[in-house]
Amino acid sequence: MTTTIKPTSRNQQLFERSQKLIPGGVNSPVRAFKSVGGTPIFFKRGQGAWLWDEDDKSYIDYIGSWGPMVLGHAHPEVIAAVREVAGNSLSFGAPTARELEMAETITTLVPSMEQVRLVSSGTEATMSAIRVARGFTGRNKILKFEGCYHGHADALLVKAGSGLLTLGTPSSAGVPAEVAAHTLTLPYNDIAALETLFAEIGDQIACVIVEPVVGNMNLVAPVPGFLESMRAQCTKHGAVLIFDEVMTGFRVALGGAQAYYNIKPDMTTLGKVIGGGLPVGAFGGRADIMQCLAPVGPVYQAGTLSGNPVAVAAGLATLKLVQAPGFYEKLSATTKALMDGLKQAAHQHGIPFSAQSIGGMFGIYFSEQVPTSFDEVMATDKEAFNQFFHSMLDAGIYLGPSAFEAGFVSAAHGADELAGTIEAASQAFSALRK
Ligand SMILES: N[C@H](C=O)CCC(=O)O
Repeated sequence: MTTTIKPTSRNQQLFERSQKLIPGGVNSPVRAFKSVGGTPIFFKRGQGAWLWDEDDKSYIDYIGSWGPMVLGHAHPEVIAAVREVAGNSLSFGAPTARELEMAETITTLVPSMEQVRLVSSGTEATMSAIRVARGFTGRNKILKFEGCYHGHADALLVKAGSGLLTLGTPSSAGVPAEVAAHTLTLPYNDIAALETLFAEIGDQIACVIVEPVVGNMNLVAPVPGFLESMRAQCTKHGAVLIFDEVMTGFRVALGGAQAYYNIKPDMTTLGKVIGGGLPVGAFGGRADIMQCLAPVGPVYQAGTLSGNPVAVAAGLATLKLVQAPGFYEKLSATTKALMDGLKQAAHQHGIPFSAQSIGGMFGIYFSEQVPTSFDEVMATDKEAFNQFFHSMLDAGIYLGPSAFEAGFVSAAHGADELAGTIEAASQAFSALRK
């Protein structure tokens, strides 16, 4: 079953035209509805928890631009900050006071980041953090985990999640074997494999990069001891521990997953929420490591639009609002209530279904148990997900078009949105049973 979009709809027409000029009709593969089938939705407006497409159909949004829109769409204070700063020029390519304010905000809220540098995307942040880790340690090998996605830099497209998993090609063509050879991979949550690898070649590993909560193979939480063991092994063997918090930063807690799980990485990468919906990334960490960066040290990294004033203004306005007392308690409670409602609806209809949330991130799975590994995610019922996705989309509920992406709730989602979503889910589960 795929979504009923009339062949003459503006969405359909736009998609047909786009496919002639843009590969797959989209500017990022996960948008293409490749695994779920059907026509991607072209949006023209968002407000709070809601989106409107080019055919004027409304949707409750659970993607939130893949994480950044933690306040919901078009928050008045964020839009006002953007308007004010944009009136004074869109870019200087030179330092600004707001960049410093952003650095002060990030290093205060994420204290493991003693120094920070702003870039324009999460991909740039992870790519740069790895270069610094290699420069700092003088080692080449990096370790990542199967199903984790750290942006689209060459070395990180090995056994990656997100769109690569959705398309069924977890390692990309176009990456030289020599480059990929330095990337080691292990199963996420496999403590024994981690300890064995470090015992064998720990002194060759420059860094371990990990999504402390994986949001790119659906949502997979770390089992107790996994992040702790990683921290201990990196310390013992002199490897740099990088938490990729592009997704979890200011999303699962004010201090990110490292605060949630109380583990201190050596470096952290950020993106998404810190740009408030505009393109920003950041990487930072221990000052002795960050001092390797040019112009102080020998590791080069640069960007014409790094620290862009408009993007930083949107991010600062967002970071000010998420610091309101009780913000994350409420966001977590809303997200958990949604998961509880979905589970109850599924069980009423006898559908094998599980769900979990961490802060404002969630995972829904067509399996009896919440998966804790890549293999368990792969074993969930993808066909049931696809049917559910399209029933929900028809009912005006916009979920990620892939069984391998986490979902996101914003501060603008309230009781009405939750009730509407659970009602739609109940109908979708009922249809699935038939
Ligand atoms: N999972 C991806 C990033 O977080 C989804 C966004 C994209 O690749 O377009």
